[in-house]
Parts: sequence; C-alpha cells; structure tokens
Amino acid sequence: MTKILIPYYSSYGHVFQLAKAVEEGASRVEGAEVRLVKIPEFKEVKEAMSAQEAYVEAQKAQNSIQEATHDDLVWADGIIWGFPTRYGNMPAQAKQFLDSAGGLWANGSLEGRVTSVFTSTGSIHGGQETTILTSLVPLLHFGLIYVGLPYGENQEQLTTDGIGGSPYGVSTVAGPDGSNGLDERELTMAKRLGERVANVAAKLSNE
Ligand SMILES: Cc1cc2nc3c(=O)[nH]c(=O)nc-3n(C[C@H](O)[C@H](O)[C@H](O)COP(=O)(O)O)c2cc1C
Repeated sequence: MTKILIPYYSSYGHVFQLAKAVEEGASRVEGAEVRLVKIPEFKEVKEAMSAQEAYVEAQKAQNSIQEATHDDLVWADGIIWGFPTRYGNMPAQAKQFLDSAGGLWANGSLEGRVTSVFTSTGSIHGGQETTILTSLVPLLHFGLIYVGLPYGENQEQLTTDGIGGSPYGVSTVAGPDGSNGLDERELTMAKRLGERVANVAAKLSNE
C-alpha cells in the first residue's frame, strides 16, 4: 500500500479543483491509498470573509473534506500540497501548519518521503513559479524529496496560452476576480502529477 496525502488550502475553490484532479491521478496507481485533506482555516479569516459569497460558497463545497493533521503527514509516503499564492508565497494558513509541525522536523519523521506542490494565482505573472520554489525551502528542511512536472509527459506546457503548468509543478490562473474556470490541460497535468508522485512514492517505500 502506498499512502498519498493531498493537503491543500483553497479560499475560492480553484486549488480544490486541482486537488481533486491530483487525487484522481494518484488513485490510478495500483495499491495507492489517497487521502484528500484541507489545511485548517484561520478563525479571523473565516469571520472576515463571512459576508463574501464566493468564499462562503467555495467553503461549503469543501464541507465534507476532513481537516489535515500532523498525524496525516506521518501516515503518508507521499505528500502533494495545494497552495494558492499569497504575494508569491504559500498562504499563512499553510505556513502555520508547517511551523507547528516542528516536532516532526526535529525527529526527522518526514525525511525521505516524496513531495510536490500545485498552486493557483490571480494573474498570469502573479507568482506560480515563486510560490512553488519558495515552498521548497521549508519542505526541504523536513527532508522531503521533490518531484516536478517534466516536459516529456506534459507537452501542454509548451504553449503561449494563458494556462498554468511548469516544470516546477501544476498550476492554474484563477483570474484577477477569481472567475476563471480550470483549463482541461491543467486538470490533465494535475492527474499526471498525482500519478507520478504515487509511482515514485511506491518505489521509494519499496512496496
Ligand atoms: C492576501 C492575498 C494575496 C494574494 N497574492 C497574490 C499574488 O501575489 N499574485 C497573484 O497572482 N494572486 C494573488 N492573490 C490571488 C490568489 O492567489 C487567488 O485568489 C487564488 O489563487 C485562487 O485560488 P483558490 O480559488 O483556490 O482560493 C492573492 C490573494 C490574497 C487574498
């Protein structure tokens, strides 16, 4: 059994859509057990956004998803994170989740596990690559091994269209007002990423 965890945070649902596609891809791998979990929201944000319809609706759609715990991280052979960009970095909710996992860092509990990141931005140059690359910094401190999204099997990246996807990972452009839907090519790459991480995790965990 190869255990794949997909912890994500999503205010308006774009990263959630990508997370479900990653889950579908990882589930294709024989013997994979896949767990999709949401990184806990801050109480202050929940309160501040309670009148914003787009946020409230997107949260409702995620009601059935369990909240991520540090025990989930220990359970997993592979961890595929979903982080919408905040000023070109991961959201504070995700950073808080990692910062409070210092015990796992100290014990080396996650060392040698496989990881990857998918993301979403408001605008095309808003920080997809920076969000993924800056996320690598804390993830490497935990001893995680990063798996990217190679061109060979992801030819959709070779385009000048305004879609996400790079050698660093899967992404989407939500639009400045969040109204963009996901492009089929982004979802295809998200499925491939899930499958790739599950395959690498299966090999590294010798199962
Ligand atoms: C505080 C804050 C900072 C943001 N910073 C950026 C940014 O640097 N670049 C960008 O393109 N979008 C930025 N955005 C837009 C979000 O990345 C966008 O809403 C998100 O990718 C949509 O994903 P979701 O639907 O999963 O929440 C920011 C949004 C917020 C609330």
